Amino acid sequence: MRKPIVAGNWKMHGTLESARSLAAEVAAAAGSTTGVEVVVIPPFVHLHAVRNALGESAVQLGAQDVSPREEGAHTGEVSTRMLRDIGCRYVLCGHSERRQYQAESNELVAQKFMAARRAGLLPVLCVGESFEERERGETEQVLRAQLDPVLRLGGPATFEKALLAYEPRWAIGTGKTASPEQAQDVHRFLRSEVAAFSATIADLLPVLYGGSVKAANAAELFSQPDVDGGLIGGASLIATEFMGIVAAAAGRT
Ligand SMILES: O=C(CO)COP(=O)(O)O
Repeated sequence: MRKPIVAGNWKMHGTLESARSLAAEVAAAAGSTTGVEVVVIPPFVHLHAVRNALGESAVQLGAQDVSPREEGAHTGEVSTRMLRDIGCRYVLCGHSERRQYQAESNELVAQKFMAARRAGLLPVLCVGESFEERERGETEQVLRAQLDPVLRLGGPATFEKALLAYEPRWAIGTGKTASPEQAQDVHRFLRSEVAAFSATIADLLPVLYGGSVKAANAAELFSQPDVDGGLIGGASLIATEFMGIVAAAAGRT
């Protein structure tokens, strides 16, 4: 049985003060939720304050990106060790906004993913197709191209102690959510790609859905057998809305 996970990707939003108070609200509300792993993923510069605001709560901390390199002269980069030090358990690798605006290639994303794994962080590999790619019937081909370099570097055990997030680009920040059936189809496909290497690992692998998830549509998405929770953008910035999504995930267990 896979434990549902709901992760809030705060992207480049907020101030030190708003990050602190959002974290405190989530921590207080999450105290009464059992059976769901709740994660917040603030900007790097807010990680320390957010960790302190989370205190002893069970809410976990994640980062939005990481360097593929261990340390050294890499101005502006943040290493896996720094993330571990500051209390991160999760790190996003290859979010579509980084692929699109920072031109991150599938190969670079694979290197980041492997660096995170080596350091004992749980990497969340984000994959997803554009609207045009879906229209052309290329969804599986695009997802396979995003998965393959990671599997090539990592071998059969790649997705042990790791996560996948399916975030169709056309659903991110657009208010257009994938239908539960569309999400399920892709999640099943992703799990089967991993199962080709190891059925056991594929069976344990959390596959999250992201793209315009809100409290009102979360339960339907999470009711699908291969949708193990959500990676939430906009709706994670409002504590009550985010906790509504967590409650929907709790209902799945
Ligand atoms: O990109 C996302 C989470 O990583 C999804 O963003 P939205 O929930 O704002 O569509």
